[in-house]
Amino acid sequence: MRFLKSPVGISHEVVEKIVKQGDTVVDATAGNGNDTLFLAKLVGETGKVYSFDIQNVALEKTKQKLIDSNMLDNVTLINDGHENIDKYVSYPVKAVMFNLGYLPGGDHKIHTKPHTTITAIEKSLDIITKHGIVMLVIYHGGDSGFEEKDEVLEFLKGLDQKKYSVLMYNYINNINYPPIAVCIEKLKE
Ligand SMILES: C[S@@+](CC[C@H](N)C(=O)[O-])C[C@H]1O[C@@H](n2cnc3c(N)ncnc32)[C@H](O)[C@@H]1O
Repeated sequence: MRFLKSPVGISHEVVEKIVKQGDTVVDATAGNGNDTLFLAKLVGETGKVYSFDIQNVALEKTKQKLIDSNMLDNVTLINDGHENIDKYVSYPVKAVMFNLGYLPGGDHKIHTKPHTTITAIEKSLDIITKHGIVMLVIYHGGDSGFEEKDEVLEFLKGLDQKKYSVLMYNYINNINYPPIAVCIEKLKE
């Protein structure tokens, strides 16, 4: 078995270390529901998951995945952009996960965009607790995502190091535009 995980695997490993039963967490990009289900299991019956997507088809897939695992009860599915996260979710949140790009198996023209992603990250940083995290997996290969990757990384580089630690996980010898995982830890309230 390979020791180094995929960027999504790495994002799950990091989130697993931080999130406990009873926590409130957010999936900012529900998509096919894999991260929402992962988070619902981590926080358990006493916790709460808010899951956003602008596409109804994504939320329907996510809902079905949760029903199949009997995990729908503690999840609120929100058909709105994550840039409006502050309308639905408030402090204290332990972790916010973003899986950028388009819905796998869906319309490639509908994908996350730099401006709304950065707004959503800024708002997420306001509502997470001290030592809470924002976890990103940034897709930038094929037909989309290059501009978003560059703008998001530029924004992250500018975060005050006294307030946030930002760690990037990047496979530098892979020529096929592997996704990049980034973890932001909040150091101060
Ligand atoms: C790569 S997919 C997410 C995959 C998902 N995490 C999973 O486990 O299957 C990205 C999703 O982000 C959604 N999206 C795009 N812009 C958005 C926005 N502004 N707010 C919320 N979701 C958005 C897309 O509709 C798409 O379903």
